[in-house]
Amino acid sequence: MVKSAVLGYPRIGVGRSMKKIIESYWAGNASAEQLQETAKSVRKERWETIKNAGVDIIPSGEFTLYDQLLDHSYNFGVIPERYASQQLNGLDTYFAMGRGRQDKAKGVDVVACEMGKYFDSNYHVVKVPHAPNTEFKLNQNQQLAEYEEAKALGIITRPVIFGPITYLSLVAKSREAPADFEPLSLLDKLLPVYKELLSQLKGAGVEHVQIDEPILVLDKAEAWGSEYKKVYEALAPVAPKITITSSYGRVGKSIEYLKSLPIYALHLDLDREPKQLDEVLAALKSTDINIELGLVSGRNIWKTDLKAAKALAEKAVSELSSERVNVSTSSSLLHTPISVKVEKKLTSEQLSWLSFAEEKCEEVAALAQALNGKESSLFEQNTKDIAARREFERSSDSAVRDRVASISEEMLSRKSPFATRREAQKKHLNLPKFPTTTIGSFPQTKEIRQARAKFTKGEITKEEYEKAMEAEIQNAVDFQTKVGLDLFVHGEPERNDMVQYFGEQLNGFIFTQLGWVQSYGSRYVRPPIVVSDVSRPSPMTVRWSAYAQSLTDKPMKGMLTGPVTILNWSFPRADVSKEVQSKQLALALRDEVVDLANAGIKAIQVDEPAIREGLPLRKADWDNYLTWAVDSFRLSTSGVGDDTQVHSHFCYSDFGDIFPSIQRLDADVISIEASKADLKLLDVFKSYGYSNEIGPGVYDIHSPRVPGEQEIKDRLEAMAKVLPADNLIVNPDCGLKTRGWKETEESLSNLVAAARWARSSLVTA
Ligand SMILES: Nc1nc2c(c(=O)[nH]1)N[C@@H](CNc1ccc(C(=O)N[C@@H](CCC(=O)N[C@@H](CCC(=O)N[C@@H](CCC(=O)O)C(=O)O)C(=O)O)C(=O)O)cc1)CN2
Ligand code: MET
Ligand SMILES: [Zn+2]
Repeated sequence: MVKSAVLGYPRIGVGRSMKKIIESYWAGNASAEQLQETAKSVRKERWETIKNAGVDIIPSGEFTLYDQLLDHSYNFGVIPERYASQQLNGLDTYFAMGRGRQDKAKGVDVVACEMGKYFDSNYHVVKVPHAPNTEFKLNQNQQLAEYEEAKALGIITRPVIFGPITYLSLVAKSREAPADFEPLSLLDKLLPVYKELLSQLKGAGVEHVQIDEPILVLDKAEAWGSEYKKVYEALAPVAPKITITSSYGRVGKSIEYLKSLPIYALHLDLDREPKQLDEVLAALKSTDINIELGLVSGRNIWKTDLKAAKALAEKAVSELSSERVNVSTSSSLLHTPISVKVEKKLTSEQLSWLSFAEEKCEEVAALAQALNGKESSLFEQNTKDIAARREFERSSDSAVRDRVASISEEMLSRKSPFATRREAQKKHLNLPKFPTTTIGSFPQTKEIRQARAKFTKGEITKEEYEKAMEAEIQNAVDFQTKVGLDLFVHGEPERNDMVQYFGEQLNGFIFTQLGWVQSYGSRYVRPPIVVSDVSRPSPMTVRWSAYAQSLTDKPMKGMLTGPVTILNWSFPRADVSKEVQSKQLALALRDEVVDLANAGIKAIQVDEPAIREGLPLRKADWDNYLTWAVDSFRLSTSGVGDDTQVHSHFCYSDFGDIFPSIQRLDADVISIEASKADLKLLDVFKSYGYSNEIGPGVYDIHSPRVPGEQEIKDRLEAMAKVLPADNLIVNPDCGLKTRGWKETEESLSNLVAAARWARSSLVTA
């Protein structure tokens, strides 16, 4: 019998109940008991939804109040001294690690642990620092607790845990650790904790565990055969039967050692990498390792083509037998919204294309049933829906297709080289040395969000809404005048989100009302969905930028999200390559950039924070991606004259490996995340002789902490030692939308004072 499994489920809860209770706990408006009660009821709701969908193997232990990797560190007792010493209770210590804690009255001021992008997704994990002297102890067995909790509800689950090698590969290394320290060297110290945790599960009667090892899809894991052997030979004897998962990519050559591990089953991501099936089946055939086929995508929102998935699964069944094959999702469903059923504004045709977490559970169940000889009514309906979808996909916008086909080399380049442009821009913009600016957004206050909510519900008119946004822009301009910034922004009040906002205005997208997907902690986004060819029916941002410019003599920076980032933070269509979708977006943005320039906007920022995140996980796939990604940016920004200053922004700046591509973007000015990286990143820019202008963020905006003036001066001084002072721009790390006005004013006043000091005190060429 083929069984169905789900690897993990969204944590937000129906009606965003978890987000609401967590934020209300932080604000002091809900008690820890209320928080835990809601968490318990959301866990129940999740288990029951998955079970009612007909899924056989239901996950537990992957629920989290903030982040699953953070849970592991906390559960393993890895609590750095700066948090442990705060005398906080367990829950507050945990949240302090995730988001920092500042309580001036009590003299508490601890920054959060750093966050990092989880594989190539927009989800962030919290990376607790580890050092050679890090000790592990089993603080609490979350997997066991959740297993028992579900069992009490009559639901038997498969506990989920990160494997030790993936865990150590994802955590951070402490700043105090020696340069050559690798957290993976802690493996021998960590293993006893895993043994203890897994043997407790076995002792409690758990039959089967899911050990997530997504790190297996990276090139570097191919060298880790002996580590994997050591870990699983140690764990297998004390653990329930083990299924190892390998989400987000292909296992590649690692199959050579995976096939001899003492495990029950190996899971494959067949959504991303269906081609790996044959090779893996051949390797597993002569072993007693079973296979779990990740056929239902955990990364997109499209209805699974169940017939095609069944055909792939039948291949496995005929090679190995139905006793050795299970079907599942390609990854946890955490990257998808919870249910299509709550969407009221999509047409029935659009709804028939989509499958969110709940529907994906139904799909895995229907797939297993079909493989066991019972094609359900859902299976039949699916066949019809997929056929209708294929029919829809045959339609295209020939004007858009023709325009993409006629993209020329010339359209990918600015008219003159940087040095020439720079002179033209200097005259046009008239900025001082060490010019100060911000990354675009100002605080998205409750009032702004409420005004938008009222407008969406029809409680205020379009005119009233636009008036309210204009008042916000006026406020942002007054604020910047008062603080003394040089290059202004309009503050982005009119944007619900930097990607969704553009999706809503472009042809070719649809969007949800409640399709929330976790980005980090309690922060969620509603990624728009690309369904057909993309074009721009009319200007998207010009009226707001032009209005903002009309209020001041200071130059106003136009603000757009770049093609690669719009695509990466949307759900892309599956019938057309990402390259084509990105180029279509780039052409739409190119027109917007030209319109902004024609409206008198002299500096235009095209944000590409997701360009690094979209980098394929295997090096062999990098070149192709980098070529179209960089070309897309160039296409979107090259339609303007030399005197328009093109900015770009990257807040995920792990650029070491891809620097030449960053250079090839040829933006006049870039701002990068640098406040946490110890300025090491700047050495990379130096060593490549980067000559365009650059604003390494002088403070971290992810925490409410206010940076001191001296602290910013020190950073500027350090930066001017590495890069030519003439090329430096002074800005924060990222946009200020998640911050409050008070701390924003204090921080930016210190930033302006530090820049003024730099103008007179730091040598410029
Ligand atoms: N797409 C995307 N990815 C990104 C980023 C980003 O900005 N966008 N930044 C990086 C960090 N990630 C982030 C992700 C989300 C948020 C964020 O602030 N999200 C907001 C929601 C933003 C939003 O969609 N706002 C809408 C809806 C807001 C809302 O909840 N409205 C209330 C009503 C209003 C009220 O009473 O407050 C409701 O619907 O119930 C709006 O402003 O219109 C949140 O979780 O709270 C920040 C950073 C990386 N990835
Ligand atoms: C995640 S990058 C954010 C860039 C955007 N312009 C902002 O300031 O919010
Ligand atoms: Zn940013």
